[in-house]
Amino acid sequence: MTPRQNRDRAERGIPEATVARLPVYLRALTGLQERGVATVSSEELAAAAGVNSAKLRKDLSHLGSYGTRGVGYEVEYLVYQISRELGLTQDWVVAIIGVGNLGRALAGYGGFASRGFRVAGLLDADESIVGQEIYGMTVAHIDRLEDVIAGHGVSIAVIATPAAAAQGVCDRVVAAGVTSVLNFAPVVLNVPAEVDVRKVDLSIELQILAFHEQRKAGGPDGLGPLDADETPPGTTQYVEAVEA
Ligand SMILES: NC(=O)c1ccc[n+]([C@@H]2O[C@H](COP(=O)([O-])OP(=O)(O)OC[C@H]3O[C@@H](n4cnc5c(N)ncnc54)[C@H](O)[C@@H]3O)[C@@H](O)[C@H]2O)c1
Repeated sequence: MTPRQNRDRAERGIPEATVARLPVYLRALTGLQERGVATVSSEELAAAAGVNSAKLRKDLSHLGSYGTRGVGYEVEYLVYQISRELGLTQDWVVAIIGVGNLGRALAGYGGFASRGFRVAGLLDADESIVGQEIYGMTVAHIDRLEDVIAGHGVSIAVIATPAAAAQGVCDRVVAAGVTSVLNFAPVVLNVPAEVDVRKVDLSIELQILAFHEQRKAGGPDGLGPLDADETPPGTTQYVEAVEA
């Protein structure tokens, strides 16, 4: 997302919770598109994305997309609108720092490229990893971080180092001009206000699932499963967890 797009979005007042659900709608729509579906009702799309249809319609109204009564939404156009809103109509260059178990898996994930994220740099501090060829890319030494960022025009840094190294790496990528960081290390990063950090923590997702498993099994109080209308929000899908 360019600063201009960010400003536009802020001016139009799209809530962050809506922004967090747009990628989920996009994924559902892409699935429909692959199956050759041309139009979709709000109910169908909501079910595919795991939200209720009133919320979906409200979210899409923020993009100026209201669908056509009796027809629904045109899949291709909605894909375009959401992609444009998320800044996905241009390619973003990504560098992965820390090429261990996780960094390697991320480097080989084909889903980034198909969604407009081009991994252009792999960096590590371990001399035995530097120089290795991974998915057609040569791992560079972390000392070359600033060159790699400038040379490839990196705009998103993915940090997959151990926790102890993450803040130092983050400070360097920020000093080199990167303003978006995806952090996998289990540590809260300190960054200037203009830098966006998204933290991925799979153990938190597992803990949320454990919570719901416990409720389904009768809850910590052993009083049996909750009634349907008592079911806490978030039972259905990831999207609700994003909002929580
Ligand atoms: N967020 C999640 O859900 C999740 C899941 C798994 C792992 N992790 C975290 O991701 C990180 C990576 O996990 P892993 O299993 O790949 O670990 P790993 O030990 O296999 O890989 C870490 C890599 O970082 C490199 N490294 C260390 N210091 C560095 C530095 N200063 N600059 C550049 N590279 C450096 C190491 O040489 C190593 O190759 C860890 O912090 C781990 O806790 C998070």
